[in-house]
Amino acid sequence: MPSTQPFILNKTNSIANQFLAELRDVNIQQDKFRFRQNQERLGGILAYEISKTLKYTPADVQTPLGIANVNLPVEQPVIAVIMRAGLPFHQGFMNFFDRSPAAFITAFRKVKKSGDFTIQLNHISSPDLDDKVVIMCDTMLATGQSVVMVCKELIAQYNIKALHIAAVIASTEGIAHVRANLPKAQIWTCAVDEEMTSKAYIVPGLGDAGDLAFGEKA
Ligand SMILES: O=P(O)(O)OC[C@H]1O[C@H](OP(=O)(O)OP(=O)(O)O)[C@H](O)[C@@H]1O
Ligand SMILES: O=c1cc[nH]c(=O)[nH]1
Repeated sequence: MPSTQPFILNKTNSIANQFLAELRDVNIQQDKFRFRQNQERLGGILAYEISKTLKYTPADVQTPLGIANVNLPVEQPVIAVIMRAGLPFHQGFMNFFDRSPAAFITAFRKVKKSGDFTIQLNHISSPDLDDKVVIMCDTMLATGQSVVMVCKELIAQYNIKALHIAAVIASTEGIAHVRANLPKAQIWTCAVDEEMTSKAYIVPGLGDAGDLAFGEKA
């Protein structure tokens, strides 16, 4: 059963276009603080969009002058991140879902001499995800192998109620891989790029998100 179509933020013009353009810009992205901040801002915007899919219940709030009728979320989603590149994006989600618990997963591409890579999943630090809405954040959805491996592991361990996968930039191939392997997941991204290099970097993409945010790995 295929998942619903991905939500793509830049299909609608908004100030988010500027944040994304700065992330991609080979000169501006050298400013690591701005690079992280722009990811954080886009994380907040996607968090806002995903928040529209949650369940809400009416409540009353006492103001200094009376009672306001409001609608509040029934539950807080768990905000998960694949480290390390996804950390600033994840922070943007945490800023909006400020009562949510968080899950941290360490996974990375282990590149062989041939240039091929496998995904190394090292560590999961997570609250109980049974019957929870989970938002999995990672900056780049390239081949989709990292996020599929991580989500499959979590699905094997927990009975997750709903799974959202959020990326700053997704490739067409990565989206297809997720839809084929995690048919119930809903994908949220700021932009979709068509191409990838032979080393599976998204083109035009933005380069190496982890290195740009935190410095080159040894
Ligand atoms: O869709 P995929 O082809 O699996 O690629 C995407 C992954 O690559 C990047 O991480 P990377 O392995 O570069 O590690 P880092 O976050 O530690 O820099 C990115 O943060 C994703 O996790
Ligand atoms: O384009 C890509 C693909 C994977 N990881 C990155 O940081 N960038």
